[in-house]
Amino acid sequence: MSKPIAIEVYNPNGKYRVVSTKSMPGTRWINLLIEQDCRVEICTQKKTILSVEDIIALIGDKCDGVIGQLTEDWGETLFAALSRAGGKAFSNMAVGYNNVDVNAANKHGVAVGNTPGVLTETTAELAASLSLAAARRIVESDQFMRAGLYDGWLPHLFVGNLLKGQTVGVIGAGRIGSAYARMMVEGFKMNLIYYDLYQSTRLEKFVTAYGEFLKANGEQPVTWKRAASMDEVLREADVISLHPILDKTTYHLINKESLATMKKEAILINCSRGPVVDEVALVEHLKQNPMFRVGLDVFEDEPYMKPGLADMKNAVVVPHIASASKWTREGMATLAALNVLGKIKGYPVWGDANRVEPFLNENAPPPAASPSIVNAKALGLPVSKL
Ligand SMILES: NC(=O)C1=CN([C@@H]2O[C@H](COP(=O)(O)OP(=O)(O)OC[C@H]3O[C@@H](n4cnc5c(N)ncnc54)[C@H](O)[C@@H]3O)[C@@H](O)[C@H]2O)C=CC1
Ligand SMILES: O=C(O)C(=O)CO
Repeated sequence: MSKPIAIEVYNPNGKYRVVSTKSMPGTRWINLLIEQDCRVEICTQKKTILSVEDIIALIGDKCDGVIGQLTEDWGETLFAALSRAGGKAFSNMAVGYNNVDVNAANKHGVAVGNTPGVLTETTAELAASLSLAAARRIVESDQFMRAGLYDGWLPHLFVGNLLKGQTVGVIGAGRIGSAYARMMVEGFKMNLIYYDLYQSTRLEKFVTAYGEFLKANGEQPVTWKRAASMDEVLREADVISLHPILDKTTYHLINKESLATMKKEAILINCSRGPVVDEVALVEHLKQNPMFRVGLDVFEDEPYMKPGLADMKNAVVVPHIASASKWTREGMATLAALNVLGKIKGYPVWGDANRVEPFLNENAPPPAASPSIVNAKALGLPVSKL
């Protein structure tokens, strides 16, 4: 028999059993579940990534809903186990849900939630931080100081790239990509080129208005361009940031050929998902082009890096922390809990997953709805009128 998994229980007599595979920041999410008669069980096992077997043990014989993590493999086996236990709701504590087989969830009638919006600015800020760190060689300089190597100012010491007046390229100008673009355009007066399957009218209007403001004040206006192809972005941009979802169309979007298209001194940022970049090809490109720099929050074989990456001075690497601000992580936990609660209580699905603010207001009860269910249509779930 497999060993029991360590858990912490809140409101043991609650009618609905909700399991969270990890402890999550804040207490609001726990309180919201308890107030609605849920028994909340939080896995406290000291193991970063739970296996499918671990999660099956957590689900047990009776489970109404699960809040899970992006590191877990939510496919046929887990949705079948949840459905057998009477469960009808699962939510990722993440906006990305490439770890979830939504077709399997549909087959078992399980609603799949995600947490859009609450992490948009926080993630974009990390992409901007990596852009600056790479452009101005901040990590290399920090290591140099700590190694006691600084013996005086020099004209050539850690010379990097000026962002002002250069072109920022965004691939995937959705919520996060657009927020990042605005930060780089407004903060550093960069021109924008973007590629997305859809037009980002709001972003275009923003850059136009800011350009007019600069011009009216006697400054060089910023410009925008929607590229007809990704290659156009790669050829023209000085800093390129990746923000698409991960699916079949974006797997290895950046590979040997696309890297060769980019400027020799370009900066590449990835805060989307690791497999969007062919990391082996990237390591080789970094070796061959010492002036090319990258900032990576995500990795192809997370938590591992491909051989050679850790040795590259022209790479800044951080451990998937783009959404790691206190406000955002507490908000993600709240949205994930409310997704599960909404389905358990038979509430409708919120009508606009881009406008989740009413669920995040700590001074008012949240709307009686699930904030974001990605398979609402497939399951025929009712949608709430805003
Ligand atoms: N590193 C981290 O901690 C975080 C990573 N993420 C990742 O960022 C992704 C994007 O999040 P949001 O901006 O909220 O999603 P979103 O859905 O608003 O934006 C994604 C954009 O990618 C575009 N897209 C899809 N396929 C494309 C293709 N083949 N080529 C170009 N563009 C394409 C879509 O049209 C959409 O505009 C998430 O799916 C997640 O994987 C999100 C939050 C934190
Ligand atoms: O939300 C996501 O998709 C993440 O990667 C974690 O912030």
